[in-house]
This record gives sequence, structure tokens and C-alpha cells, in this order.
Amino acid sequence: MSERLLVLVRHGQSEWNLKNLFTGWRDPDLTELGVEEAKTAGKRLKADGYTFDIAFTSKLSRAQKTLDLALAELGQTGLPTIENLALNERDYGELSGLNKDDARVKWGEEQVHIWRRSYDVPPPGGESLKDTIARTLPYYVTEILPKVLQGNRTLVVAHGNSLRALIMVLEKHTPESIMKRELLTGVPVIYRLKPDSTIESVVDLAG
Ligand SMILES: O=C(O)[C@@H](CO)OP(=O)(O)O
Repeated sequence: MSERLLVLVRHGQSEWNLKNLFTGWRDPDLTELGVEEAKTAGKRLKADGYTFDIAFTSKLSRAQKTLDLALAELGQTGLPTIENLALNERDYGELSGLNKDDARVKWGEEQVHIWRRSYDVPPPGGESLKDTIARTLPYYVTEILPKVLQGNRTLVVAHGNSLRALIMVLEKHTPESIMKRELLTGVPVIYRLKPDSTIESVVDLAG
């Protein structure tokens, strides 16, 4: 029987996560902790017996490096990997590069939370989660999901909000419940899908 395995991993901590800056499509590197988180993701997957047939990632280096580090731990360096802009982080528009605490002082706690976690309110000049879904979901449906359903064990390393976009659809969240769905850096979420592409089981290693 086919495994229909889909593992999602958010990249390890980036320099801008550490500095508390809105990042979006900007391209900071991983921190030392981020490198360790990426390695730990690979070690945890290996310890639980996972191997992969294909990987997908974004065009941003923090995700690509996390994937490379995790694959090295898995002993799967050289795994066929596809990079696509569709998996990039949500575009934070004019907030990109601003400090999140400074933004709270300027615009208020509630407005900043709405920009960061609401379903359909975009930050100024940027993408809402709904906008992000509009580019990640077609890519998932046409490129990633067919691989999973064909039995390819599939690893996706991407970003907090590009993965929340997929998770909203996979886990059937409402605009309210998705606000509370957080992803920790470097912590795998492991899905097995049914043949109809709905979830058979999910294990979030965050617990
Ligand atoms: O800055 C970003 O691009 C994201 C992810 O780090 O931040 P947020 O937690 O606001 O979605």
C-alpha cells in the first residue's frame, strides 16, 4: 500500500527571526540556532525511520539551507529537489525589514496581529494569507499532491505562512482557527493522506 507521506518543515531560525524583523521575501541566512534546528529536524525524521523520494522548497536561502542540512542528517544529500517561488514566504510588503515591536508601537498590537495572522487582511503592499493561498495551493495541487498520491514520500521545507496556507486547506481551518495555527522553526509536521487527498493522520512533532 502506498504511504502517501507528506512532511512539512518550517525553516530554522533566520537572522531576521532573531532580530524580530518582518521578513517576507527578503533573504536572510539561518542563525547558528537555525542551523542546529535544521539538523535536529533531519535527526528526528531519521530516528523515526523516515526517508524521502522527493523534496520541494522555496527560492529563499533559509528554506533551501534548512532542507540541505536536514537531508545531510537523513543521509539523503542529492535527493531530487524542486525549488519554486510558489512556496516563498508571504510577501510582507511595506512591513518587510521593520521591527515587529516598533510596528506594534506605531500601529497598535491588534492591527499588527491582524496583519500577521488574519486570513484576509493584507499588510500594506503585501499578501494576506488568502493571497498566499492563491499562489501556494495551485502549486500544491498540480505539482506536490500528485507526487504524494503516486506514493512518493515527499518533504516540503518552506516558511511559516506559505506552510500555514497549505495547512489551512489540509486541516480544513476556518479563518478564525487558522489565526492560532503556529509553526515552530525546524519542527516537522507529518501527514499521511487518503487517496482522496484528505488527511488520514497527522503528527506534529511540536506535540
Ligand atoms: O517575518 C516573517 O516573514 C514571518 C515569519 O517569520 O513572520 P510572522 O510570524 O509575522 O508571520
